[in-house]
Amino acid sequence: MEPATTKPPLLNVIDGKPSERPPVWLMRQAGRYLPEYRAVRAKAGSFLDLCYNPDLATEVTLQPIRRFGFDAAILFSDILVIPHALGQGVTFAEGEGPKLRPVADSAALGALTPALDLDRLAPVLETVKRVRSALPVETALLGFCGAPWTVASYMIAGKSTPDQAPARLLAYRDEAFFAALIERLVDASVSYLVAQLDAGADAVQIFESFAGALPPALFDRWSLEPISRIAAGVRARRPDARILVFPRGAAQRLEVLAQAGIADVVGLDWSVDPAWAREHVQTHVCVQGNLDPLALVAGGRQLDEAVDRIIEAFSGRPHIFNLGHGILPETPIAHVEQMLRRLRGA
Ligand SMILES: Cc1c2[nH]c(c1CCC(=O)O)Cc1[nH]c(c(CCC(=O)O)c1C)Cc1[nH]c(c(CCC(=O)O)c1C)Cc1[nH]c(c(C)c1CCC(=O)O)C2
Repeated sequence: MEPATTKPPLLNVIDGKPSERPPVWLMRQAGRYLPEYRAVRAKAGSFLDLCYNPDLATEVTLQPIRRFGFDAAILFSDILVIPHALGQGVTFAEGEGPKLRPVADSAALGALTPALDLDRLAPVLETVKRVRSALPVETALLGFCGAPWTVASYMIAGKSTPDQAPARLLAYRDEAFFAALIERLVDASVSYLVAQLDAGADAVQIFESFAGALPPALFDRWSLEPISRIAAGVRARRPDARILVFPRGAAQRLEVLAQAGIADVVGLDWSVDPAWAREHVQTHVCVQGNLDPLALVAGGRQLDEAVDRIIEAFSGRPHIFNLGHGILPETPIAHVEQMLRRLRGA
């Protein structure tokens, strides 16, 4: 058995061990709020070039760890590398977000590769390997993918859309196509997550950023069920895999997810009441979250109070401190430092 001191505290908490202070990391912690990220980004070419450059992607993954000493690093990549690796055209236009060549019918789906070719993601897996060997032993490395519904919503519309209306409409109108697309993404996600674990990721997070757009029945069918198949597929091949699931906007369905034994950690967005989550989610599973990213932008007494409320609500049971969604580019670095002092009692 490895000595307790070399196991990252974040993994101990996932495994249910009590901890005096919650481990902490932030979603989107490598990003535009950091001047050192902007400097690398400026010399990388396109955003996807950065994702596929192991030297630069390793560097930006490590930047927030060096600066803040977070308890986890998250691989620098994007959820849209899966559609890209399946053969769909993907670009990131400056200031406009992702643009994809829409895949909205069986013919377009048929033109994609039938199974994920991991060779196309070799640079990302190389980054995982390099980051793990560069990280301090006490820092966990998280891999990730997008959940099928969230990724499908981009594949179908070709861009970010309000309430994911084009994808949601298609889920009603053309179930056969929609099921086939989700199936393709489940299989691709299993092999991608297993490859990340094999390359050195200590745990993997599944981002369901658009859970909140789905009515409960559709959530169960197109979010919960595919995520549960991914988790089962990963565990069939790597039984000790640790899996975090972040279903933003899932509201009361969080309880169903927590009870289902799919996730080792359930992520809570900022709209979730910590007192409710303590009773309905944290009784079943480790929770992660749920500071409002705008409280971190605001800083001051409001930030301290927001941090305290979360700590108080979740203390004594497994909890990973995080935001309720990604950190915003306008976040002052001084406020991240303030948050960490509050958490660490310094
Ligand atoms: C929906 C989604 C995407 N990507 C991701 C999600 C799920 C999480 C969420 O809901 O935020 C996940 C993601 N994207 C990125 C990471 C890296 C790891 C991390 O630091 O968390 C992760 C985990 C880097 C990124 N992914 C992107 C950036 C900004 C691009 C840049 O630096 O120019 C970063 C740092 C681009 C991206 N990628 C995506 C969008 C909509 C955009 C454009 C929005 C924007 O410009 O902020 C798709």
